[in-house]
This record gives sequence, C-alpha cells and structure tokens, in this order.
Amino acid sequence: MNDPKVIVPLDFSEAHEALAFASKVTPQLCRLKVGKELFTSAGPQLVEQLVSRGFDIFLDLKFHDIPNTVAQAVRAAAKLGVWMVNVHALGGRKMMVAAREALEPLTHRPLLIGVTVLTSMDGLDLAELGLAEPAIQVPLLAQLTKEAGCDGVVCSAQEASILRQLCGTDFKLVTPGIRPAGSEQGDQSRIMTPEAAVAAGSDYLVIGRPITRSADPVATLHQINQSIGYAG
Ligand SMILES: O=C(O)c1cc(=O)[nH]c(=O)n1[C@@H]1O[C@H](COP(=O)(O)O)[C@@H](O)[C@H]1O
Repeated sequence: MNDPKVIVPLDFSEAHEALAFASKVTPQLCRLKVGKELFTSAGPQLVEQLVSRGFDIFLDLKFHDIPNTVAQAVRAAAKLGVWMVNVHALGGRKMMVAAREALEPLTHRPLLIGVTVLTSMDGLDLAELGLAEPAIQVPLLAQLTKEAGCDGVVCSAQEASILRQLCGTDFKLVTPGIRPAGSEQGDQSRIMTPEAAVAAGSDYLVIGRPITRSADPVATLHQINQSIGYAG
C-alpha cells in the first residue's frame, strides 16, 4: 500500500520553487507540507494546485486564536481539499473542540492535529514561559488534544513512545525535528534520526532542509524512505 511516512515541507518563498520540487517527486514518494512562508507568498491557489496533482497536503498554519476564529479557519482549510491541518494545543480545549466541531459536518474532513511544543524548544525555553519541561508539557498537551477529539499531535520523536502508550495506536504522531545521521541540526532542539523516530512510534516524519537543501533532494528522499523500510 502506498502510505508514505515522509512529509516534505515546501519551505520556499515562491510558488515556482514549490511547484518545481513537486514536479520531481510523486504522491507515492512523499506527502507535502505548505507552511507560513509559502502560504503567505503564494496563497490558497497554490495549495489547490498541489492537491490537484494528487498530493496529500498538510496545511501547516498552526492556528492559535479564539475558538470562533480558529473554527472558521480550519473550515476554510478543509475547503481547499487538504489532508491535514493543525492548530496550537496551547489555544486550549475550547479552541480545539470548536475546530473539531467545525470540521465534523464536512464530507471531506482533513485530519486535525494539535501542535504540542515546538521541536525548536528545549526545557530552558519552556521555563522562561512558565511551562514544564518537554517530558511533562508534551504529554499534558497531547492528552488535552485527544480529549478535545483531535486526530493527533505534532511532537518531537523523543516523546513519541510515551505518547503512543498514553494516547493509543490510532492517535497520529507527526514528528518534525528529524535529522538523518550527520545532517545539520540548524534551529531544531529535540531531534532524532528517521529510523529511530519510526522505531519510537512516529506515524509521519516532517523532514525539510536535510532533503530540500541536499545536492540531490530526490535521491536523499529515496535513501530516507529506504532507511525506514518504505519502498514507495
Ligand atoms: O508543525 C510543524 O510542521 C512543525 C512543528 C514543530 O514543532 N517543529 C517544526 O519544525 N515544524 C515544521 O517542520 C519543518 C521542519 O523543517 P526542517 O527543520 O527543515 O526539517 C518546518 O517546516 C517547521 O515549520
């Protein structure tokens, strides 16, 4: 079955760069993510174009606002035909419930995912905000996300095994901060290799710069797929 685990973020500033990348890969090889940079510059039209090429699109706009605003935003995202959409779990239970309820009546319902703690953050960053260390804060937010009826969370792969135990097998674990051995860490804090992330229970691996900035992105994607036992 074609069920790629790798989600490649199209972290480009221009639509033509995103479309050029999409032309080199297939929906069997990877899923694609449109985030804040590309969406702000290229807009919903580009998302629809990528959907029409058959890709599963993760619209990563990390909505975080009052319940009514977020509910309307996720509904607008669903109309674009995306496969996955996310909100910040720190928006709270009422916000996440409103988002879930807004999607419920739709025939095409994207997966609704709560971002727990950004993978760029460590315990010190969280302490400055008055929050607990990742090992405590992430499970707390994951549990809240599950209680609100969302489909899963964004977390780091370092928390995947505990969340798998806590939230069950159907709860989707989407893990950025993936770094194949030897690749640059960049601004990520809580990192793991693709193989270790899958072993820890990640459902989807968001892997950006190690692929998009490699000399041969498609070859790198193939290597990563192979390393996690996915033939594509
Ligand atoms: O929601 C996300 O996708 C996300 C959440 C998070 O906690 N950390 C995180 O890095 N991301 C996204 O995942 C991607 C990671 O990219 P690389 O660091 O280049 O692999 C970026 O597009 C981030 O916006």
